[in-house]
Amino acid sequence: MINEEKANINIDSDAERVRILSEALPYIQQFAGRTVVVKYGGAAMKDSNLKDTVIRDIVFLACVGVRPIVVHGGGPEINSWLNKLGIEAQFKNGLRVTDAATMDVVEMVLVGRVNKELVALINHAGGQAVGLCGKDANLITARNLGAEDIGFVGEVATVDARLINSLVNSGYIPVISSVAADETGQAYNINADTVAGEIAAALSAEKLILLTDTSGILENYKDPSTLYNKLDIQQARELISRGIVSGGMIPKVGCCVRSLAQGVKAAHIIDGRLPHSLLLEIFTDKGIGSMIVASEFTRQ
Ligand SMILES: Nc1ncnc2c1ncn2[C@@H]1O[C@H](COP(=O)(O)OP(=O)(O)O)[C@@H](O)[C@H]1O
Ligand SMILES: CC(=O)N[C@@H](CCC(=O)OP(=O)(O)O)C(=O)O
Repeated sequence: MINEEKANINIDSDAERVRILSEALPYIQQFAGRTVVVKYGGAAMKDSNLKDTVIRDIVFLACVGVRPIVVHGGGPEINSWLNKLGIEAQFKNGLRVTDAATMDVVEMVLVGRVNKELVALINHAGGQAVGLCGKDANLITARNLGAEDIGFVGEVATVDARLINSLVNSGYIPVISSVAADETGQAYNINADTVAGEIAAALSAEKLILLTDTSGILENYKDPSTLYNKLDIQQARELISRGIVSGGMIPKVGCCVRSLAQGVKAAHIIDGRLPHSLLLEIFTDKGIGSMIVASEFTRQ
């Protein structure tokens, strides 16, 4: 389907190269000055060559006047550090059971290692990234999710977009990790998709783009030919209630739906394993992956 076609783009002539560059112009014009929140994490973050293409795409976006904001996870890297430290990783309904020792590791890995690595890579590629977590200027405050026996897992209580806006207005690329504190200063571990959705909503972003390890939302998630290219909130909710969307895809679709209900124009779930998937989504006619919009009438 679409992804295979895209993966097989055949740039065998100058005319084709010019066509591809020229196709980008209306999208560059449409999205210049607009906010795009990109969630990067999970499996899509494991491969270092792929990481470089994601980083280059983010710098590309900033260079053509789009306002990219990166929210990152790093679940696999947390698992690997927990393993080195002899702490067992446990999940309930896709969320990490986070006791005090695990919370320390989550914070060290996400806010320290993963965040600073992404910042350094963006800056090496010619961007100007600034690394943050929810604690910086109280950009995000957390509250306990309240799920039983899951520890310091939080949800987003408030987002204060002022710091993000002032950084973006000065040409910086904010890179935000999904750790935040409550009003007592207690740190919480928040699912990174959830944080990306809430930040996109607070900024009234043009797009929320979640990079993951499937080609999008699939009717049968083992069969890439069953991709949903476009759906609206109602259809997305139905896919959750029918059990078509399951596991780690539930929080992704859920946060897309919530962000759209709060004014984000379009939410996309795209394949982070595909090189330059961000450019393909934003700057080509066909786009890639699954696009969710508020209602049929606002489909682009
Ligand atoms: N309908 C669906 N379409 C695509 N993937 C699905 C679907 N339902 C469940 N999934 C699962 O959701 C996974 C993505 O969620 P997750 O592993 O949490 O991603 P990430 O690590 O990128 O945050 C896919 O790899 C797939 O196994
Ligand atoms: C509560 C919870 O589960 N938090 C996640 C935060 C990181 C994350 O979301 O990372 P990915 O996007 O790479 O999965 C965790 O501890 O793994």
